[in-house]
Amino acid sequence: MADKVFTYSDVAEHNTKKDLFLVIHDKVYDSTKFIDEHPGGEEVLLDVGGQDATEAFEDVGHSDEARETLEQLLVGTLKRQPGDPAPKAAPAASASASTSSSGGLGGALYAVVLIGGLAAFGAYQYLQAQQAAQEA
Ligand code: HEM
Repeated sequence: MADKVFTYSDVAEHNTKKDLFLVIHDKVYDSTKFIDEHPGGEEVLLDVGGQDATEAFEDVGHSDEARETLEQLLVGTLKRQPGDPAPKAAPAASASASTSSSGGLGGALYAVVLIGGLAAFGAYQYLQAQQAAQEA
Protein backbone atom coordinates (compact mmCIF):
# COMPACT_ATOMS: atom_id res chain seq x y z
CA MET A 1 0.00 0.00 0.00
CA ALA A 2 2.72 2.42 1.01
CA ASP A 3 4.56 2.12 -2.28
CA LYS A 4 1.60 2.98 -4.45
CA VAL A 5 2.31 5.67 -7.01
CA PHE A 6 -0.12 8.56 -7.33
CA THR A 7 -0.29 11.29 -9.90
CA TYR A 8 -1.10 14.82 -8.87
CA SER A 9 -4.62 14.49 -10.23
CA ASP A 10 -5.17 11.23 -8.27
CA VAL A 11 -4.25 13.07 -5.09
CA ALA A 12 -6.35 16.11 -5.95
CA GLU A 13 -9.50 13.97 -5.78
CA HIS A 14 -8.94 13.34 -2.07
CA ASN A 15 -9.65 16.80 -0.74
CA THR A 16 -12.58 16.40 1.63
CA LYS A 17 -12.81 15.83 5.37
CA LYS A 18 -13.95 12.23 4.76
CA ASP A 19 -11.14 11.53 2.33
CA LEU A 20 -8.06 13.67 2.69
CA PHE A 21 -4.67 13.16 1.07
CA LEU A 22 -1.70 15.46 1.54
CA VAL A 23 1.55 15.59 -0.39
CA ILE A 24 4.62 16.37 1.72
CA HIS A 25 8.08 16.09 0.15
CA ASP A 26 6.58 14.14 -2.75
CA LYS A 27 5.13 11.46 -0.47
CA VAL A 28 1.40 10.92 -0.27
CA TYR A 29 -0.25 10.77 3.15
CA ASP A 30 -3.82 9.71 3.87
CA SER A 31 -4.62 12.16 6.64
CA THR A 32 -8.33 11.27 6.89
CA LYS A 33 -8.06 9.49 10.25
CA PHE A 34 -5.72 12.11 11.66
CA ILE A 35 -7.79 15.16 10.81
CA ASP A 36 -9.73 15.17 14.10
CA GLU A 37 -6.56 14.59 16.11
CA HIS A 38 -4.45 17.32 14.53
CA PRO A 39 -3.34 19.76 17.26
CA GLY A 40 -3.26 22.52 14.65
CA GLY A 41 -6.95 21.95 13.80
CA GLU A 42 -8.78 20.52 10.82
CA GLU A 43 -9.07 23.78 8.92
CA VAL A 44 -5.39 23.99 7.99
CA LEU A 45 -5.38 20.40 6.77
CA LEU A 46 -8.50 20.91 4.67
CA ASP A 47 -6.92 24.03 3.15
CA VAL A 48 -4.15 21.93 1.64
CA GLY A 49 -6.23 18.76 1.08
CA GLY A 50 -5.38 17.02 -2.17
CA GLN A 51 -2.43 19.37 -2.68
CA ASP A 52 1.23 19.80 -1.93
CA ALA A 53 1.34 20.68 1.77
CA THR A 54 5.14 20.63 2.09
CA GLU A 55 5.53 24.35 2.59
CA ALA A 56 2.63 24.62 5.06
CA PHE A 57 3.93 21.63 7.02
CA GLU A 58 7.52 22.85 7.14
CA ASP A 59 6.60 26.47 7.92
CA VAL A 60 5.05 25.34 11.20
CA GLY A 61 8.27 23.59 12.23
CA HIS A 62 6.54 20.36 13.19
CA SER A 63 8.23 18.18 15.82
CA ASP A 64 9.82 14.77 15.28
CA GLU A 65 6.72 13.31 16.84
CA ALA A 66 4.62 14.94 14.13
CA ARG A 67 6.96 13.46 11.52
CA GLU A 68 6.53 10.00 13.07
CA THR A 69 2.77 10.38 12.88
CA LEU A 70 3.22 11.27 9.26
CA GLU A 71 5.01 7.98 8.57
CA GLN A 72 1.97 6.10 9.81
CA LEU A 73 -0.22 7.90 7.30
CA LEU A 74 1.99 7.16 4.31
CA VAL A 75 0.13 5.59 1.40
CA GLY A 76 2.48 6.12 -1.51
CA THR A 77 4.67 8.42 -3.52
CA LEU A 78 3.83 11.18 -5.91
CA LYS A 79 4.69 10.88 -9.56
CA ARG A 80 4.95 14.33 -11.05
CA GLN A 81 3.93 14.77 -14.63
CA PRO A 82 4.60 17.59 -17.07
CA GLY A 83 2.36 20.53 -16.24
CA ASP A 84 1.99 19.60 -12.55
CA PRO A 85 2.67 22.31 -10.01
CA ALA A 86 6.37 22.48 -9.19
CA PRO A 87 7.51 20.92 -5.92
CA LYS A 88 6.94 23.35 -3.10
CA ALA A 89 9.85 24.30 -0.89
CA ALA A 90 12.46 22.59 -3.05
CA PRO A 91 15.06 22.54 -0.26
CA ALA A 92 18.09 24.11 -1.96
CA ALA A 93 16.52 26.75 -4.20
CA SER A 94 13.80 28.20 -2.00
CA ALA A 95 15.79 27.95 1.23
CA SER A 96 18.72 29.89 -0.18
CA ALA A 97 16.40 32.35 -1.93
CA SER A 98 14.51 33.11 1.27
CA THR A 99 17.63 33.42 3.39
CA SER A 100 19.32 35.71 0.92
CA SER A 101 16.22 37.88 0.51
CA SER A 102 15.65 38.15 4.25
CA GLY A 103 19.39 38.73 4.67
CA GLY A 104 19.17 41.50 2.08
CA LEU A 105 16.25 43.11 3.85
CA GLY A 106 18.03 42.83 7.18
CA GLY A 107 21.09 44.48 5.65
CA ALA A 108 19.02 47.31 4.16
CA LEU A 109 17.25 47.91 7.47
CA TYR A 110 20.58 47.93 9.24
CA ALA A 111 21.92 50.49 6.76
CA VAL A 112 18.85 52.73 7.20
CA VAL A 113 19.20 52.64 10.97
CA LEU A 114 22.94 53.32 10.75
CA ILE A 115 22.56 56.23 8.31
CA GLY A 116 19.68 57.66 10.36
CA GLY A 117 21.79 57.43 13.49
CA LEU A 118 24.75 59.11 11.82
CA ALA A 119 22.55 61.92 10.48
CA ALA A 120 21.06 62.51 13.93
CA PHE A 121 24.52 62.52 15.48
CA GLY A 122 25.75 64.97 12.84
CA ALA A 123 22.78 67.29 13.43
CA TYR A 124 23.38 67.18 17.17
CA GLN A 125 27.05 68.03 16.73
CA TYR A 126 26.14 70.89 14.40
CA LEU A 127 23.63 72.38 16.84
CA GLN A 128 26.10 72.07 19.70
CA ALA A 129 28.75 73.87 17.66
CA GLN A 130 26.31 76.63 16.74
CA GLN A 131 25.25 77.04 20.33
CA ALA A 132 28.88 77.24 21.44
CA ALA A 133 29.56 79.86 18.73
CA GLN A 134 26.60 81.97 19.92
CA GLU A 135 27.72 81.78 23.55
CA ALA A 136 31.28 82.85 22.66
C1 HEM B 1 -0.63 14.96 8.07
C2 HEM B 1 0.19 15.97 8.24
C3 HEM B 1 0.38 16.60 9.59
C4 HEM B 1 0.68 16.00 10.78
C5 HEM B 1 0.93 14.52 11.06
C6 HEM B 1 0.71 17.06 11.77
C7 HEM B 1 0.97 16.86 13.11
C8 HEM B 1 1.01 17.86 14.07
C9 HEM B 1 1.38 17.67 15.44
C10 HEM B 1 1.74 16.33 16.10
C11 HEM B 1 1.34 18.88 16.04
C12 HEM B 1 1.67 19.22 17.51
C13 HEM B 1 2.97 20.01 17.56
C14 HEM B 1 4.13 19.19 17.05
O1 HEM B 1 4.32 18.05 17.51
O2 HEM B 1 4.85 19.70 16.16
C15 HEM B 1 0.92 19.83 15.05
C16 HEM B 1 0.74 21.18 15.26
C17 HEM B 1 0.40 22.10 14.30
N1 HEM B 1 0.20 21.85 12.97
FE1 HEM B 1 0.30 20.06 12.07
N2 HEM B 1 0.45 18.27 11.18
C18 HEM B 1 0.25 18.02 9.84
C19 HEM B 1 0.00 18.93 8.86
C20 HEM B 1 -0.13 20.28 9.05
C21 HEM B 1 -0.34 21.25 8.01
C22 HEM B 1 -0.43 20.93 6.51
C23 HEM B 1 -0.44 22.45 8.60
C24 HEM B 1 -0.69 23.70 7.83
C25 HEM B 1 -0.46 24.90 8.21
C26 HEM B 1 -0.29 22.26 10.04
C27 HEM B 1 -0.34 23.23 11.01
C28 HEM B 1 -0.12 23.04 12.35
C29 HEM B 1 -0.13 24.10 13.33
C30 HEM B 1 -0.42 25.58 13.06
C31 HEM B 1 0.21 23.52 14.55
C32 HEM B 1 0.41 24.24 15.87
C33 HEM B 1 -0.76 24.09 16.76
C34 HEM B 1 -0.53 24.82 18.07
O3 HEM B 1 0.58 24.71 18.62
O4 HEM B 1 -1.46 25.46 18.53
N3 HEM B 1 -0.09 20.92 10.27
N4 HEM B 1 0.73 19.19 13.85
